Amino acid sequence: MTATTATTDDTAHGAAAGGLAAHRVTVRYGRQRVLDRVDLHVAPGETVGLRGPSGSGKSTLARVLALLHAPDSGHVAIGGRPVAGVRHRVPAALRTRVAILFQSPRAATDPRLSLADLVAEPLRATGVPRDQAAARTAELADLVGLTPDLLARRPHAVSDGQLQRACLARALVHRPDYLLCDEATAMLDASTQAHVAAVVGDYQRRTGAGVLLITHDPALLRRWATRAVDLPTP
Ligand SMILES: Nc1ncnc2c1ncn2[C@@H]1O[C@H](COP(=O)(O)OP(=O)(O)OP(=O)(O)O)[C@@H](O)[C@H]1O
Repeated sequence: MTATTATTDDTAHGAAAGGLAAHRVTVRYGRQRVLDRVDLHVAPGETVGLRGPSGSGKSTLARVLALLHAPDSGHVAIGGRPVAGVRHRVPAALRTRVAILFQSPRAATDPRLSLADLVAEPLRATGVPRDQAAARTAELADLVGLTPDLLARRPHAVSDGQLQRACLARALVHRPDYLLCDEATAMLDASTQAHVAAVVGDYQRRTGAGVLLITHDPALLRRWATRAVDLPTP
């Protein structure tokens, strides 16, 4: 595994050929500058580890790449195409190419929806007919190891690990080209962690998706990441 610093030019890894890229991204929260002209590139098929001390802006960068947060300057490019704006202002065909999985599934899910509806909701939001959405949900539930009984429950009636499996199914529902995992296995027990990692690894092998892996766990990085990028201390 090689290591570089995110503020160096990262285009050597094939940005010209496409991939998911942050170009000179700067983000401020009030007077605090969290990211300062950061470049980062994830090529199709590779797993890039993103490291850095707490508060260095890893989650912020992931949110920018997932088109959830507009940078103050700089931009994101998907497949070499610059993207303007955030989530719902971006055409569905483009925004669905990137998915994100967060550390805390409870903070990321609507407690009123059943797990089946949580998984299917991004499909419905893009106009996929109900029967097709149900078939895709069943296929993904099988992949992540959720039984029909669990799919019918709401978040309060399942464990964190079961809810994170539903979040993983939801993240894969549009067959994204890039998956951003922000400490996605940090709260899970060892066997759920291994299962989530295996599902993502298998998805990556089948589809050639690129993965950005944010973790404080050096063992996970060594096992999974092709290379690591460091964000400097804020
Ligand atoms: N919405 C927000 N409003 C104001 N400040 C924020 C916001 N989100 C994050 N920050 C601040 O920005 C800085 C970077 O936060 P971020 O969560 O991106 O770092 P991180 O590297 O992911 O940290 P950790 O490893 O602890 O998860 C922190 O100082 C944080 O307090």
